[in-house]
Amino acid sequence: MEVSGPEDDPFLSQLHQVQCPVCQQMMPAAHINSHLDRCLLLHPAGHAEPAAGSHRAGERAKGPSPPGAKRRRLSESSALKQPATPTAAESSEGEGEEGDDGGETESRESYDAPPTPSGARLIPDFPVARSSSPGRKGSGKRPAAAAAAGSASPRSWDEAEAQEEEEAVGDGDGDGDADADGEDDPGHWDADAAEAATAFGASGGGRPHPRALAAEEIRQMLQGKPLADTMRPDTLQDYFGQSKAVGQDTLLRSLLETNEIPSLILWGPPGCGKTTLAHIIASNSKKHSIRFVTLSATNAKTNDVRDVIKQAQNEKSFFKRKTILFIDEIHRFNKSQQDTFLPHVECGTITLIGATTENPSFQVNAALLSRCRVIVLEKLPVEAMVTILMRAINSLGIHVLDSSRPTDPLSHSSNSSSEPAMFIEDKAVDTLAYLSDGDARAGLNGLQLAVLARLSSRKMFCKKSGQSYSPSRVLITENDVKEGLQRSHILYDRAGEEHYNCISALHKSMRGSDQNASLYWLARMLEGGEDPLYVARRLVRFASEDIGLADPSALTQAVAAYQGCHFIGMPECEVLLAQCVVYFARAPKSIEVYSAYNNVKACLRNHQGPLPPVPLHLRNAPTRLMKDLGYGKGYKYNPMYSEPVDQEYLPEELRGVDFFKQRRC
Ligand SMILES: Nc1ncnc2c1ncn2[C@@H]1O[C@H](COP(=O)(O)OP(=O)(O)OP(=O)(O)O)[C@@H](O)[C@H]1O
Repeated sequence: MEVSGPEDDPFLSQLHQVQCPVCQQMMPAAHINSHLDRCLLLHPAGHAEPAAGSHRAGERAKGPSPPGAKRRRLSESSALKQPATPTAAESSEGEGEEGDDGGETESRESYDAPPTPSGARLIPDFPVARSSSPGRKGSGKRPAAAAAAGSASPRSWDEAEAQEEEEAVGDGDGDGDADADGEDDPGHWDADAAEAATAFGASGGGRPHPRALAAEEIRQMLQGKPLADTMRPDTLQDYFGQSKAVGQDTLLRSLLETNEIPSLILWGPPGCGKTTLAHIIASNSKKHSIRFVTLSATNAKTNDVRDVIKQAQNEKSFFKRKTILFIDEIHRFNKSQQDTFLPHVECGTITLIGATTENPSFQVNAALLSRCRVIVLEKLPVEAMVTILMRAINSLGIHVLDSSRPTDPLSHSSNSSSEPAMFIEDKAVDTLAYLSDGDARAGLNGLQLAVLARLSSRKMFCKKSGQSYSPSRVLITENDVKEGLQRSHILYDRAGEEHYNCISALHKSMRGSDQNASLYWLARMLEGGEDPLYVARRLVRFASEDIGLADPSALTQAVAAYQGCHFIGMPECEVLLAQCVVYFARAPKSIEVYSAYNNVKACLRNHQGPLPPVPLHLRNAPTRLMKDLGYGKGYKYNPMYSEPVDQEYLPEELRGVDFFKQRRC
């Protein structure tokens, strides 16, 4: 069976929903990252809602609920509530719901905390890593938002309210007391953070130290723009982890360095750097007076493309200027829209750079594809993710705490105003890098959310406990970053490719009778938020295609599993699927029927000329005329014979063909 075709079930496509951790809005999992980019712009830090995750943290003995612990239950109402999603690849998840099964939680926990290999720290010797100079990037360049924050900009809501609180409470308790009361904190002020704050020398009842401003500064930097955008590199020097595509000795790199840009299709999973590479090409081409025009296939119309082409023609003929046209998500253009570029790419009016998360062999016109070089970008490796995160952490002036040196925090207990106000555990950086699953945008968004949520929860705690608001010496722990990530849409590709890869791996593992691998691929899909009914439908197919008559009850099992999933939904139905998958992996296999049927189909498709008529004796003869024409004549009614009947059932010209013996006609 081929499992690479799109899964198009509009009903199910409405179910694959996740919740935005900032605005709490439900949406298709595929949209969460782009939504977060917008949402972070719209919602100031004080409005982020870390409490949702934190509440769960309080309710569950095992600590904060990992994002991936979101459970789904299929229900009609959930389906009705959700808007339809545009593509099937983005479909198929139900409403998030907390699972309460202990065993299940345990397995998720182990997923959430991937071990660092042999306990080694991954944080590299980044040029500016662990420096304590707030607000500066590795390059020494300060992000615009930081610069603005440093100036006499209007004060934010949080800042003003914090000041008010301070005035109301007076010169009250400091952070030291906060530690003691940590258990009352509805937010994130958990034991480890309190401990660390004490270790930093944050105890004592003094007023907030001027260092608090640095935390404010960080918050303002993050409020203005998604961190992923702020950190988007302009040069290949800051572009990490894609050495196969643009490493030192690659053809593409030399072409970029000599500014000979061919038409390109950049293919890779979300957040791996497709747009960023185009951005780097753009920065480079501007230096060489090449026009760089960007369109997104999600909203551009064919006319927009025509306009760009027309202008490119003018620029070429009047000013001898080249135009590079970057089309994000090019797979969203249909075939005829893609045809619009074809002659213009061919004659060099435009250099096309398309970015796609989908396999271009299926999604991009063959003719267009043959005129472009396909660059395959991969999920960013963990080391590259750490480097990217460290670049951001340094630009925010956040200090990384070395967990192998427990005295480290103490060394920051002086009152120097140049000290960093915010700290992050090194293992938190590692965890973020792991859980981001090669998606730099997800990692940077996760970092941004963790920082904002930490600042915001600290503020909430101060408000509740009547203490003065002092965002100085805030510690970001591993748990904070886990909450900053929505694991369900990170471990499992929301754009489609991984969806088909995983179901294909499951199918092949069952076919190969590998029950371990079968269970692994099943869990990987379900834990990633796959729709259980999608998996169940595939099992129904497998039952006939691969097991067939070797064990006809497999089909009954699969249909029962499908119905069971339909009745009880996730998380309860996962064990039904697991049982079925293991049954199938262990079952004897037979493709006899499947291949014989394929032989019949091939026979029909390859037939030249009109198909042979149905033999007269096999035809029904409900009227006299038909009887007169010979319909049904000579037909031997089998029940009337005690012996096997010698009778031909195939058309005359197929006599002797045996589809079960691989004979094709
Ligand atoms: N290789 C990389 N090196 C450094 N930073 C990166 C890299 N890849 C991505 N990033 C960071 O992640 C952010 C998102 O990356 P980008 O927009 O390029 O992803 P994409 O592959 O185009 O994703 P999508 O398919 O979802 O549009 C960038 O703004 C940048 O900050």
